[in-house]
Amino acid sequence: MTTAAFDIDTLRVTYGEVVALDDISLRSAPGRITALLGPNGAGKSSLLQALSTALVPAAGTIRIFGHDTRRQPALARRRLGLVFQERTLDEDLSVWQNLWFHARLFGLPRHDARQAVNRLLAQFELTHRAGDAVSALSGGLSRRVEIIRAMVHRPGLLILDEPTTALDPQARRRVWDDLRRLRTEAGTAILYSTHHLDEAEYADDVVIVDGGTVVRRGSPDQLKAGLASSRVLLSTADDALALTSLAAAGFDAGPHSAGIAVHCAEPERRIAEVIAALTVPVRSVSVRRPSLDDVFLALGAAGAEVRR
Ligand SMILES: Nc1ncnc2c1ncn2[C@@H]1O[C@H](COP(=O)(O)OP(=O)(O)OP(=O)(O)O)[C@@H](O)[C@H]1O
Repeated sequence: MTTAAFDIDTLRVTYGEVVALDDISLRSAPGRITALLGPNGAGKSSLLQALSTALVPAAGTIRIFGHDTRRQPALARRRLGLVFQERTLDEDLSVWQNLWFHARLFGLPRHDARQAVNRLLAQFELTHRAGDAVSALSGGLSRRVEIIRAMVHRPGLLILDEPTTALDPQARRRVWDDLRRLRTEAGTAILYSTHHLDEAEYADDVVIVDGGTVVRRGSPDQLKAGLASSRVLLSTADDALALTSLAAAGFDAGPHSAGIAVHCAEPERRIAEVIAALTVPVRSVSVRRPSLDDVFLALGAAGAEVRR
């Protein structure tokens, strides 16, 4: 069996009397992308901090590529790349110097450090910014440099706490292009927390935490498939009459802000049948598939506080 990129077993994290995480068990294979979702205070940062070895768990174990974070923290850290919420680049240094010092800190010999930095800058198309002072970089660019810095020592697992918070949509897209490229080209496993539901769609596995426990997990499709919210939306010349015809034909139909919603598992395949059941002209037809927003709404409290 492949060694898991991370393997968390019955983790409990406390701050004095406050229980931030309780009985969390999660694992992920190398190369997989995992999104951690949940409202403020759910425990996302605590989980990432414990994985990073910055927090010592009250109970349970964490293994990073087989290395126990409590007993072998240095070995675990070597396999980790970390990008936390606050900006942590040295503002007085250039992009290249920031990357170089990080590589040296991780023990790369000078020649290897230079090669690693140059290779990553080229891979992420930032060679032309190598000499720029970090203080002059935009928020989006400094976040990208932080991601590159986290990758200089070639970790197998990259952990990011809300990597795109405060970035504009274009910068967010660049960061996601980088992250997906890392998975494809370097096979890096990625674990990130986010408040942006659309960003959870990039993940292979989505883990929803609330109140310090895992409340749902699965692929984005699995989470959405658990909801009965796929539907055909219709607008007709006479919606009241159309509803009567649909009910008579056995459809689960009801009024909707768009006109009529017909609930069914595979809406694309049922459109022809839905229209055939009608005796009034149809003005518009569309299909509504559930989104991760719907998953959050279905979860109630956990969903309500997540920003769109
Ligand atoms: N240093 C601390 N001391 C005491 N309690 C803390 C500390 N850090 C976090 N907590 C508590 O632990 C719980 C989990 O917090 P955590 O920051 O991990 O949540 P989060 O999901 O990352 O929230 P956010 O989305 O706001 O960053 C919360 O109840 C929080 O108040």
